[in-house]
Amino acid sequence: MQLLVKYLKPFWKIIAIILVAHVVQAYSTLLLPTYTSGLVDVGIQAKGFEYAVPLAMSQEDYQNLQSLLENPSQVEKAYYRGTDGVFHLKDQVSSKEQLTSLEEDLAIPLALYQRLVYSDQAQAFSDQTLISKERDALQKQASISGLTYVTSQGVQAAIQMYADAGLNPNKVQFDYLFGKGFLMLGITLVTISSAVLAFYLAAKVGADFGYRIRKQLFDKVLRFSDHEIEKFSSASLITRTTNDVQQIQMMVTLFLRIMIFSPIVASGGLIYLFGIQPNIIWILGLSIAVIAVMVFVLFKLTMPRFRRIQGLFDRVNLIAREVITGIQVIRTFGRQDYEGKRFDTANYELQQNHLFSGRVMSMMMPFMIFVLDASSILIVWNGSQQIAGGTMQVGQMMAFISYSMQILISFVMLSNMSMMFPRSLVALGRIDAVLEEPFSIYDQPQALSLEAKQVKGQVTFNHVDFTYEGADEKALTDIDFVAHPGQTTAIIGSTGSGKSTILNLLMRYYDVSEGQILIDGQDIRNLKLADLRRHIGYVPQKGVLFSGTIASNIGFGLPDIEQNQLKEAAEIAHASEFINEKEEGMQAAIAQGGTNISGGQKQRLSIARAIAKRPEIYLFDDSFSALDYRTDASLRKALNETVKDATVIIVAQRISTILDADQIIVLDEGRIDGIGRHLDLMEKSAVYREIAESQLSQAELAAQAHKQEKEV
Ligand SMILES: Nc1ncnc2c1ncn2[C@@H]1O[C@H](COP(=O)(O)OP(=O)(O)OP(=O)(O)O)[C@@H](O)[C@H]1O
Repeated sequence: MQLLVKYLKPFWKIIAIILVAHVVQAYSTLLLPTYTSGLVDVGIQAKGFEYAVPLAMSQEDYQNLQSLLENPSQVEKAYYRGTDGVFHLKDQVSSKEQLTSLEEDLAIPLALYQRLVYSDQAQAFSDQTLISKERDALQKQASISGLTYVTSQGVQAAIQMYADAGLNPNKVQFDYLFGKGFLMLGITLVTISSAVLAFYLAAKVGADFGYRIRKQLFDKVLRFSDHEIEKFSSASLITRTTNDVQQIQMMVTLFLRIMIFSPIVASGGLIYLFGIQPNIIWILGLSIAVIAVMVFVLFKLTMPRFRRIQGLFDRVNLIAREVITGIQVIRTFGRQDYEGKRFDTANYELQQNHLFSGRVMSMMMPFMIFVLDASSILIVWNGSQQIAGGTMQVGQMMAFISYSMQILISFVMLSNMSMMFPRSLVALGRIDAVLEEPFSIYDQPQALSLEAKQVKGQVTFNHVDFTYEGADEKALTDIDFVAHPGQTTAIIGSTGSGKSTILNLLMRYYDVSEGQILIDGQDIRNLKLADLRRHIGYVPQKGVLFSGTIASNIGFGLPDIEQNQLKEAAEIAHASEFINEKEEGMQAAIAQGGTNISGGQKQRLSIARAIAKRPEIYLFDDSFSALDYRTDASLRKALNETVKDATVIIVAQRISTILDADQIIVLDEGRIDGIGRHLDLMEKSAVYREIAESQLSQAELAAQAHKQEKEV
């Protein structure tokens, strides 16, 4: 919950408006049952006469009524005799308080009047014995079951008197129904408008929230080093950015619609219910208890399954991703059936879990409807007894049912939400873990800028040790060398000897565990990351291209690059030939991941991309492996001519690529086995000798020896 508050904080202003809209909506929604009750009890049953107060009386009725009053002065004050001889209620007697007070005085006399008018005796109004007998009966009734019955009798008398005065009670009824109906229409409009406003704003907050979190996640992941990416795994980062965010977005919208509205309506409805009839509220309590038990049982049954679904969803995603990216290899090795089964197992398990929770949840709705209907029946059963006893009216019972339903439905909604809520909070927790993850590689507060003009590009590894997070052994031990500008430094060694790790450390994808890496004498941890990387042209082992054009890939990250610079880079990287063969040339499309060109072409474009940057340091991680020998040699020759002053570090498996390097570093299980030129190493390093002899013929070795001896 704290997490939700943390992430919803920026939206507090809109949420405050939603809250107000919900209060207005709840208030107006709750007004309607009371008005409906009024329509039935007053508009229909009492012909629009709201109080047991005559609106007009003939002279005879006036006198008869006065004869029944203990204190006639109040009536005298409230009525005046009109020119038509009829006694009218004064216009000033119009407030609710005045009318209620008058009704309290008149209810019993009017009910008495009603009984006497319908008695068989002609002189009933002067028969004091009859009057006191009937008065006693009415007072007894009022003391037992309240004034409801007496008042309704009084209202009937008031209607009768109005008709006796020669006026039309139907007009009063019409005016009442029309007035209240109009008012109810207005209230409904207010309800609808506030509901629309609240729904719209809730959807807006949901969408903005989703956008914001997705953006924050994306920005964060962009700054992650390999360490953090490996920690979460790229599949999980994708699920968190898409699926998890989607789930939270939905939850936020529902939360703002239901979790705020339902409690307001439920508590408001309860207040109304107490106002109508507190002694049958136990029915509501009973229904809520039954629903709570049911929700608790469902929660216990489905929650473990929901948690499992989350994990299975990740698994299905992972297998799908793996299969789609490796589809060619899967086909080549005829593993379609195996992979199909693997996917099917995870998918089937996901389906079974969905089915189970679906079945359990599908029982919920009929059960809830049963509880709602059963409570309505209980209310009607109890209410009808109260109506018969004169303590309740039909409209009041209808209002009671409406309020009870509103409260119960709110409760059902809240229960549903409370089942969804923990699942979404798990997703929010997963998102928060990414957003709160500290960066392992970041700019120091006093990080130095690397001004382009000052950079020479001397790279120094100063007794560097490095261990990958979670690994038992060091990947590099005591790596110590200097790569000078204007020279080519080659790194060679068997698979897994740590060649790529050296380049990764120089790019600061990871930080060294011991020792230092320096550029022009500055520890790279003290330099601004962006500056450091701007001065390095890195060609990774696997040529990575992005969807777009050849031009956009070569000029990647260089918005101001000119057409001739692109062409020059392509020329040096020996990519021009295949580019020119394409109809659109530089503008030819590159598919996502560069799948529409060959491996060698991909490598050439990656090399061109590094050259276009014109950096001071070039890092080639086995970047010439997909080129044929001739292209490899001629590309390196062109490169040497162009990047004369740059520091070039080449990682290679192929010894022919590095024979002419100014210095060769031989790596063996993360340690330097030897540093020197080809000829030195043939003498000094057994590892090097073994590699050289396994790749080159004796004649080639002799020719190289002859060439280098001549150079010396
Ligand atoms: N992200 C990683 N986490 C843990 N260990 C790693 C990681 N990357 C590489 N290693 C381990 O570090 C060692 C050096 O790996 P590195 O990729 O630098 O070797 P390499 O010489 O470049 O190999 P290759 O020539 O096959 O590319 C290997 O033992 C490898 O298993």
